Amino acid sequence: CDSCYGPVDEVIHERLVRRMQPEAQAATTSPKGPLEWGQLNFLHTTDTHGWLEGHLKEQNYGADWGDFVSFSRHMVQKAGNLAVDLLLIDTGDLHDGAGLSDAAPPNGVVSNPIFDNINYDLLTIGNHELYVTEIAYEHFYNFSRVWGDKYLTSNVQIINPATGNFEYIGKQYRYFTTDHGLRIMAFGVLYNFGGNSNVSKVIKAADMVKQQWFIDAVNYTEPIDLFLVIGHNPIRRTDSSSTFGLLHDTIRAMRPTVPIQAFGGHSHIRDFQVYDDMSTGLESGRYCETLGWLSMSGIQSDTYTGLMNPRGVPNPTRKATNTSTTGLVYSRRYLDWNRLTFEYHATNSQDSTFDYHSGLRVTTDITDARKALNLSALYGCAPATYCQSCQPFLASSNIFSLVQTALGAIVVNASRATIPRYVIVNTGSIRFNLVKGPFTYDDSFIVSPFTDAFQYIPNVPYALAQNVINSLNGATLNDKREFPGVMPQVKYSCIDPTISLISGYTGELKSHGVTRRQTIVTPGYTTTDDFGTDGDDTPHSKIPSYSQPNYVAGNASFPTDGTTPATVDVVFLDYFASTVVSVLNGLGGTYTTADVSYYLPPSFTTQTYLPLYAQQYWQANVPNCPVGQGVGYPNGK
Ligand SMILES: Nc1ccn([C@@H]2O[C@H](COP(=O)(O)O)[C@@H](O)[C@H]2O)c(=O)n1
Ligand SMILES: [Zn+2]
Ligand SMILES: [Zn+2]
Repeated sequence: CDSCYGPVDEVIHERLVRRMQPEAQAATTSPKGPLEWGQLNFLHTTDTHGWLEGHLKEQNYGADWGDFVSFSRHMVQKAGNLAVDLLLIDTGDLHDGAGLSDAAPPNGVVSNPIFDNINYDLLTIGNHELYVTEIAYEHFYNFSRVWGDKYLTSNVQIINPATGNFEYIGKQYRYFTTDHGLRIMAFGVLYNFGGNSNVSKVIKAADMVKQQWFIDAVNYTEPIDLFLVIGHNPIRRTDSSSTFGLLHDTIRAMRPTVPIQAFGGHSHIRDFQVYDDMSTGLESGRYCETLGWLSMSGIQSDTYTGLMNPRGVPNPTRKATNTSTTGLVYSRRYLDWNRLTFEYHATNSQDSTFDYHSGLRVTTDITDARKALNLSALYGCAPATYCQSCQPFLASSNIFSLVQTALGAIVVNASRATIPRYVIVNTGSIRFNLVKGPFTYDDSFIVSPFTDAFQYIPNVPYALAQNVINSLNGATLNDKREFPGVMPQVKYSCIDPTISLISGYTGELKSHGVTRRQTIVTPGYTTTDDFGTDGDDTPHSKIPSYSQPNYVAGNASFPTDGTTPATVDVVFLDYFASTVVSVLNGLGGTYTTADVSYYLPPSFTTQTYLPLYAQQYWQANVPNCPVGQGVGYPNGK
């Protein structure tokens, strides 16, 4: 990045400093109490989107993948000591969201080997693994080989270039026995995604459940104590994208007495759904903000050798439904992704050591990779924090007001610079808040990671063009993903809008010889699910969340004398070009996709315009860039 202002090595330094300073940890919010351990326990990640370095600007989610490595090993050991089973599950979307995964193509080539340091028992594929052909093949050739039988893609195939035939990227199902003898049949089912590149095939769940292999697996020749249905697939059955309802109903009809446990993702929320007396589903958020915990007891099995209610720890107590007589009981918890949480749940006494060498090595790997990728190179200094949903659409601190300005200022074809233009992007292309302070190469991926290019239809009559944005916001995206209603909500962000150091916690923690007690409840997730409002491991106060429309438009070069132009250029992303054509025709136009061409070279993408804007408009205040003191990086670094 030749034109960047300069490196911010302090970011790397900060992580090491943070690791060493107990008082820095004291500023994080602590869990409310120990986890309930059952006969079978799960740790669940989903939609990590490359955030393996953790949230450098939010201590509340400040743990990195190395910390998670240490935590998961403690938990596996604890499960062994308690004589119960613990399974680790991931439900996909590994890229598109942070520099670590996206700065070196194909996305994931650097981050996947870091991700692979967790001993997952089951994994499944996300839609972000399938948009781009090279990334899909990276998963076919590399990721699926690393994980073997554990990588489940029950309804996702890819053309094997060696044979020219469609083959499953991973396995269709996994039948396995846990350490303590539970016999499990697992599937991994992607929602009915239609935006994949043409080398892969997503089989609709309704078709998959009719396939003979699936029917045979459900009626397996060996005994099944539990079905595990994991999927990059919202667990709430009323979510229009979810196919878990269908999967549940199908399996339940064939096997009326076997418990079904689901783990989902894709909608980026914390959620827990009860399907029936012996079936529930957990979804565990996004971006390494949340680690999902689920425990259950009461699974009937001839071969189980562990304990039903492990001693010395709380046990799950809640039936799926009030009327359940199955004997099955559950607990679920959404853990904030920070070291305080991990240490709290992993270590019991003040002389326990949290970090494993393997965890520290992964942290070092992340630091090295960040350096090699130059992720802390600086584009400019953001004068304010712009959030995705904590402000009304186009309010001054709403990120789409910044996007609107940047689109108008930066997205310009020099040969048409004087022609009035609307420049439209989908609000879903913005993935995270943009935080006051240093705006780095890494932040550019965090905020706008996709590589969607700018196309246009020239000289559209103004009478049509002026209505495109409103019509789009009443339309649905053409990536075949359905959005509800006219003003759907952008994936909400649970970031503290002030990005202050998150301080305060409600309990007392002894760890590393330091006792910490605070009483202030800090902003964060406040989840309501089918078990109520007590799922968040660390109680928080609510962060405001406003609905945002699906599209936002910038404009430029309009007459300044109050007159309206006869025609304008309508500029938009290739990602939804066909939707724009349909909308224009709905307004009375007669366009086809042949009228669409590139407004700028395809190498100018949604990754490009914000860095350029920052370089042009946010460099003057770089010498005094406010870091620390409630904004930017913690600890004043
Ligand atoms: N090229 C792309 C691909 C995706 N998007 C946006 O991301 C959404 C899907 O993300 P999930 O993490 O929920 O799977 C999709 O609906 C688009 O909003 C994009 O803008 N460009
Ligand atoms: Zn996702
Ligand atoms: Zn997804």
